[in-house]
Amino acid sequence: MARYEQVQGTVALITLTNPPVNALSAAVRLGITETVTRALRDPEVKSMVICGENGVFCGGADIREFAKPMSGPPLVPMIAAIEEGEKPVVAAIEGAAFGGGLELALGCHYRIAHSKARVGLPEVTLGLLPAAGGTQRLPRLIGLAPALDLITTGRHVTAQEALKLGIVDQVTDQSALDLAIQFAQQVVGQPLLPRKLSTRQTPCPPDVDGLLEETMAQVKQRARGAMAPIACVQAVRAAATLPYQAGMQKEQELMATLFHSSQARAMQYCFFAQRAVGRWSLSSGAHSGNSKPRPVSKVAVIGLGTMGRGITVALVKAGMSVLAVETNKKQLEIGKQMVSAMLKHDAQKRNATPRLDLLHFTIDLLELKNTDLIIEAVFEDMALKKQVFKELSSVCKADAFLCTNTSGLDVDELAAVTKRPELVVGMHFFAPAHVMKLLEVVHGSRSSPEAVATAMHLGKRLGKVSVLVGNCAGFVGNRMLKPYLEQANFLLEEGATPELVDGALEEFGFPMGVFKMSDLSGLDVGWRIRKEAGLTGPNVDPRDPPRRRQGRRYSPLPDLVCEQGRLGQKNGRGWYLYDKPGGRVATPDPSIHKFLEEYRIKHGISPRQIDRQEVVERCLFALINEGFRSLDDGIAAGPEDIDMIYVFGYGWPRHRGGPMFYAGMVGLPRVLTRLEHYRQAHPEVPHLEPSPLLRRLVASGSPPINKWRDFLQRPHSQL
Ligand SMILES: C[C@H](O)[C@H](C)C(=O)SCCNC(=O)CCNC(=O)[C@H](O)C(C)(C)COP(=O)([O-])OP(=O)([O-])OC[C@H]1O[C@@H](n2cnc3c(N)ncnc32)[C@H](O)[C@@H]1OP(=O)([O-])[O-]
Repeated sequence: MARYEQVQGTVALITLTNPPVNALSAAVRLGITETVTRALRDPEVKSMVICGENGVFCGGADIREFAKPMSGPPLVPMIAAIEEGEKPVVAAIEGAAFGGGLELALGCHYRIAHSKARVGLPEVTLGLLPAAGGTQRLPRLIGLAPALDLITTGRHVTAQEALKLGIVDQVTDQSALDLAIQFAQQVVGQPLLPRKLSTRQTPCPPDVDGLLEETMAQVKQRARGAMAPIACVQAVRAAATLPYQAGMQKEQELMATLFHSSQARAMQYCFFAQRAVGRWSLSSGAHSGNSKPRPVSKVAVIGLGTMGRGITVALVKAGMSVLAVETNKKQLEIGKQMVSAMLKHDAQKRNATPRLDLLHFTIDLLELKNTDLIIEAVFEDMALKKQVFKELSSVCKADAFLCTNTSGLDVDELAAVTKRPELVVGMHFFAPAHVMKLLEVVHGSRSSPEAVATAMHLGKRLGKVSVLVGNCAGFVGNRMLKPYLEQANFLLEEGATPELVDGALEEFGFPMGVFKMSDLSGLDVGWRIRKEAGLTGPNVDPRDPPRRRQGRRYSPLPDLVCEQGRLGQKNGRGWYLYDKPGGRVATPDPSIHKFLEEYRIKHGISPRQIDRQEVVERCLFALINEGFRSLDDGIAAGPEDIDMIYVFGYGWPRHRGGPMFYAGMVGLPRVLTRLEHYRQAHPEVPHLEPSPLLRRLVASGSPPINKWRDFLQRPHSQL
């Protein structure tokens, strides 16, 4: 849909009308085609302006149409008609111009943007490439290198940067539309050919091949198996090496290799899943549509350890006033210096001023009396957290929300020591908390809809992807991670090496394999949790043999490694060797291999050949199976919630969609069969027993993922 008006006598104003983001659906493309034709034919019309309704220029092609057969006028000739026309066309960009939306603007002869507008070609984040001329026109407009950057990263660009790059001609704080209409009148009669980007040569550096090879190498490393970024480089290469039409041909050919790919489907699923998890609901019938968050202006963070510092920085970056609390002056001073340094470093990177004025430090809990919301981030010990919650419950104002950053302790147990259990929720951040996008908001059995709404909304204000989960040990993310970690240790026992396991998982697309990840987060963290759980150390049941705990198989390998003083990166020795304490480069450690051989001999285990497929199946199918259990017992609301938790919190490759989407891609019958196979081979490992939900779905013909909620024991939100 496109509205046609004639303004200022001679300017045809074409307005895209397809709320909320004026996506280029078939109807909008038809509307544009008809209105442009009309304007070109109307002798009274001397120039045109294209804009979008509701302060948004255009969010690009309509992603919802990708799964349907193509209908309506195609984009490429529609945009070519605008560029080739003999009347100047000005794009008035307000809000967003992304993907096909920016490509439409690049087909126009001039671009005027509002100072708050953002532009970009994010197709690569959908597993695609800009296929309406973006890979050919953008390089011709701004040069090869900046075009490669924008197209292979898909990053959003502010109006100011777009002006500097030359994407837009003018930026205004006033109405971009009004300025565009004036401009359209002024440029009538000026030579149009030089404004037709398809006619230009691409400005290139002397060593074009060098730049393209270097970019391809960087992109391949970053891609971790994703196809689209590589196709983007190949398409932009054509803009430097081929005439326009041949380049467009190349663009279409490459797009054809991506459009129907499973990777594109996975990444588009993530696009909509990321938006779906924001629409939460509770079994009480409360949901994001009928539960209003309470305004929060003053926040406090209790504990300035690694997590507390990251959370404080995230809050200040979001412009919130923060009271940072520590137990003693020494700890407070250390926290103060580190938080201030983190804020200054971050501000420097963004060329901004650090908002240290928003930050206050204290050791006096009484200063919390006017705080709206408190986030507790003290050491992961239930007794200590209970003591803190008891104190907070007495010093804070009656309606203050008490939130805990625990990564898996019982939120209800904490709420029970307060006088306001309905105002207690979990806000589980991921390290580093000012960087990682995921926030697990944990709904306790007595948390009020208002507390949930406020925590979810605060997450959005911090730029997080907030996912609402139920209360159980490890919530969703860490609960599913447990069988994944256990399988990895079992594979070492049976003959694998840390490098083999990590290699298979990195080939799958994870930025880091499980053993490198453990070394990064510190082996002593898991060791302390296993000690508290009585799996190792003084509280072990003396009747339990070394490789059995609580009636099931257990691998003491990680404990034995810690007992050797191997704590990971922090002391330079873990499952790998590092050049120095805190070093980042992991090198295979022959003494770990020797230790594993001795361990197998000691326990009478004959090592066997293990291939990468078995690693992927055992680690990921065990994790997925626990995902199905989390769905069935009401801790995760839907597959999208699990997938967004893993994509934004655990490095699950976006081009694989997330654990549950991946299970659907592999085929639920195969996941079930393989789990049954491994269960048979390892009867002493209960978490390999296929989840009842998985069996129900397979028995019902493996319905598509958007139908899985219908098979949950309590379909309508079970939180
Ligand atoms: C040929 C061409 O080369 C190729 C092939 C392409 O062009 S491929 C397409 C490339 N374009 C993109 O990648 C941009 C995608 N969109 C965004 O980045 C953002 O939406 C936004 C523009 C920055 C606005 O953010 P927002 O925070 O204000 O709102 P929202 O919550 O995100 O979105 C509001 C609602 O609009 C829906 N929506 C947004 N963009 C859409 C799109 N392009 N198609 C269909 N629906 C879209 C979204 O699902 C949500 O729906 P619901 O959840 O309410 O039901």
